[in-house]
Amino acid sequence: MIVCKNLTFSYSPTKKFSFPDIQCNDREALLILGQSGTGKTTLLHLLGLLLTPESGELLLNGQSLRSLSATEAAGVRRARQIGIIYQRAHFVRSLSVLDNILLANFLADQKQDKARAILLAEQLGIGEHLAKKPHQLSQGEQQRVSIARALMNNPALILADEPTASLDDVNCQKVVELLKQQSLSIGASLVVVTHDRRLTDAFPKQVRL
Ligand SMILES: Nc1ncnc2c1ncn2[C@@H]1O[C@H](COP(=O)(O)OP(=O)(O)OP(=O)(O)O)[C@@H](O)[C@H]1O
Repeated sequence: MIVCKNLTFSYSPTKKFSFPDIQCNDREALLILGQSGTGKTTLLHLLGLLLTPESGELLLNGQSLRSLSATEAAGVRRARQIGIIYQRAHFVRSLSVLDNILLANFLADQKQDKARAILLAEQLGIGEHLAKKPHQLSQGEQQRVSIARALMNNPALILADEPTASLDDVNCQKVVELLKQQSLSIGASLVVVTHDRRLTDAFPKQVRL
């Protein structure tokens, strides 16, 4: 379960954000909606410990994450607690799609679970691309690779930044179902930020920035 209360953040004295309070239980999905520039990615990066809040409270499964050092924050992410699907996918260019997905295990000091990587890739409709390099895939296919990678370690919290932005309606539906189904089966909280209106019906619990 992720909870945040009275969270504020500033990029500069003139660029300040006060975010609404959020609670997302285990096996629950929360959609954060907002126009471009309203701070959706900023909020997601605060939840993912990539940015440090100026004030407020942030709790993951009861543990306060508010004032962790950079090393402690990296430790929480590495301990498989947070899986992040970034708005722009980042890959190691020289590695295959399969090895990029398996990198999630390696970075978390986990045994490489090739069977899970293949299963996730198949569920996401990218099974046939595993031997290719990421740059040989379309934007939408790359987005699905980053989703597979974020789910590899069964995180307690799945954070997804515009996960359907490059996807057609069919793949948009597939990705939404897979994210929801994965959060249910691994007991994770799922937080999705988007301005994709196709997602509003699929996520009854919503917060608007
Ligand atoms: N590193 C930064 N330094 C200064 N300002 C920033 C930085 N990153 C983002 N901003 C500003 O903060 C605001 C919110 O950015 P953010 O990326 O969180 O918005 P968003 O709602 O995710 O937008 P989009 O839907 O376009 O991705 C924007 O006005 C942006 O210019």
